[in-house]
Amino acid sequence: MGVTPKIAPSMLSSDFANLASEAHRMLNYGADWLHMDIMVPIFHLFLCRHFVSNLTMGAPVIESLRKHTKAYLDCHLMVTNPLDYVEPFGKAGASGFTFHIETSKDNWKELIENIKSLGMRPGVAIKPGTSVEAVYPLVEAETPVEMVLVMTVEPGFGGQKFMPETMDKVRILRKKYPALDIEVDGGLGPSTIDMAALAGANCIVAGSSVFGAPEPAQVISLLRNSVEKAQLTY
Ligand SMILES: O=C(CO)[C@@H](O)[C@H](O)COP(=O)(O)O
Repeated sequence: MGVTPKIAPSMLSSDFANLASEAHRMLNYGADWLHMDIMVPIFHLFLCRHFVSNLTMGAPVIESLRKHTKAYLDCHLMVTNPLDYVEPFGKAGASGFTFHIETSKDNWKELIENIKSLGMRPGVAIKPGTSVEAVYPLVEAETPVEMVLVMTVEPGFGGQKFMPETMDKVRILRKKYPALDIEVDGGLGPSTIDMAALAGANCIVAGSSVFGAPEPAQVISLLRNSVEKAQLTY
């Protein structure tokens, strides 16, 4: 197995008024990445709705945080027009740029090229209702995505219940792509991590279970141990 565990606390659950110190706190507790949820509720004509109904942070926040840390900023774009955000996020210092296939069926090649040209790592995310086949062309492209993010809740808010039925997608992806970074996001914590780890996820986003814990370092370490242990079985 070439993929290493990456534990990424979701900063959506942090105290936004103290973002830099929250980031340092998580890194000191053992986090590998910082997961940044970018949500902008812009109406999408083709989807006939907002992609999410929440509003979180934009490139200026990434730029500010970048001045305080060299950490990997794992940016998950829950927006209807990700192409508009590539340049601002690249310039702001984002490390990874993950867009949703649901919003990018027609321009994913251009997106991946642009993301890479700005020095970021491209990833693609899929909502619980989207079939896994939708991402195969992006993983197998000449210029491929380097991570698939399988959403384990409906995008929009932290603190939701993990959807175990999404694990089939993780299992299929891990079997098909042994060296691919597979991220899971939503409802991950001590009671759900084994399901995701055994299915083959190696990048774990966790918000409320980490920030809400009396000992966040213990939760981060438990998440990592679960992934490492599961990797011995496949
Ligand atoms: O992208 C999202 C929600 O859309 C996530 O990153 C959540 O922020 C994860 O939070 P928890 O479910 O772990 O509380």
